[in-house]
Amino acid sequence: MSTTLQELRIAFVGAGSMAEAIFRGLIENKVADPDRIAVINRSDRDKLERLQARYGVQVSFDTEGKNALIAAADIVVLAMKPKDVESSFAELKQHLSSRQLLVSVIAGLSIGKITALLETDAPIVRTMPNTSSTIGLGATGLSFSAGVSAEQRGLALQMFESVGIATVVDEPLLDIVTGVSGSGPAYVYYFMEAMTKAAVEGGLAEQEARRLTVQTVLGAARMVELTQEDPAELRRKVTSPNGTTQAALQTLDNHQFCEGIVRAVFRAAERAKEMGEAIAPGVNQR
Ligand SMILES: NC(=O)C1=CN([C@@H]2O[C@H](COP(=O)(O)OP(=O)(O)OC[C@H]3O[C@@H](n4cnc5c(N)ncnc54)[C@H](O)[C@@H]3O)[C@@H](O)[C@H]2O)C=CC1
Ligand SMILES: O=C(O)[C@@H]1CCC=N1
Repeated sequence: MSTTLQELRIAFVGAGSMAEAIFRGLIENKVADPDRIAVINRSDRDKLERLQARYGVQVSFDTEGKNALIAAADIVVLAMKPKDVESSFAELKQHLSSRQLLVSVIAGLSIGKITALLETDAPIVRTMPNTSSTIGLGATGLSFSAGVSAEQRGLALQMFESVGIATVVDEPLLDIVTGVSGSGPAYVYYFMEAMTKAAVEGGLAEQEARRLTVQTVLGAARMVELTQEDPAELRRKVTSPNGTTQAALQTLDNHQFCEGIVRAVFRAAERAKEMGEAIAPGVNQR
């Protein structure tokens, strides 16, 4: 019988938004028990106390305790910011062993560089999740190092499928996944901010404006999902000849809406690559 996440100890190194989105999803969906989830950060004690009180996860406030939690884990999730990678990996590598499965959520950081910086033979899963994992609607891209066994692949997929959808891609494609679904929620929020702003400027109360905007975005996304129709076809169904929608879409085109989104996605992908390259630039990838 194969191992399930419930039987394993998972340590999150980095207690930020992305780590919380994942472990909250795992706990609320009952895929992992909070008493087997450890959350580690560098120094913010208040944050750890809040996370412990809210989710029942394991924390430690001293270095020895934190290192023990990392060493005891079967899966170690690397969830710090790219700028903290070099310093945290230098410390972390002393407490890891090759029996552990390493799961990185760090944008742009290649499997080769993780291997080199941690001087490890451990199997590595590089992922690009998003914060919608918090509510079980995440979208995650994953790539595996050569040493990841079939069972470990299954565990990594179980982890991210329990908080949304997951798709395995060739490692170079993780940058474009970052541009689409990693950063993507922010583009949608930005769009929603603009819709709400216009609604308020048009005279609606803030709360009403927000309610209409949320339902419109939710409804449109569900229409694409449930009807399986092409978004372009669904758009055509809203657009009466010479009507209001056509006038609005023409205005969006005048402001290069589509081109702006395409450029934004590619710029995010390019930025992921830049960020990865900026981490320990001299290191020889393995
Ligand atoms: N926020 C998002 O939407 C997404 C973030 N990511 C990736 O997730 C990673 C974390 O991002 P966020 O959660 O947004 O950042 P954040 O700033 O919210 O959290 C980073 C955490 O790392 C901790 N940390 C820093 N140095 C440490 C060390 N030496 N030892 C232990 N913990 C340490 C900090 O205390 C903090 O709790 C980044 O690498 C980012 O690229 C990936 C996908 C989406
Ligand atoms: O903005 C960032 O760098 C991270 C990676 C993907 C989403 N947030």
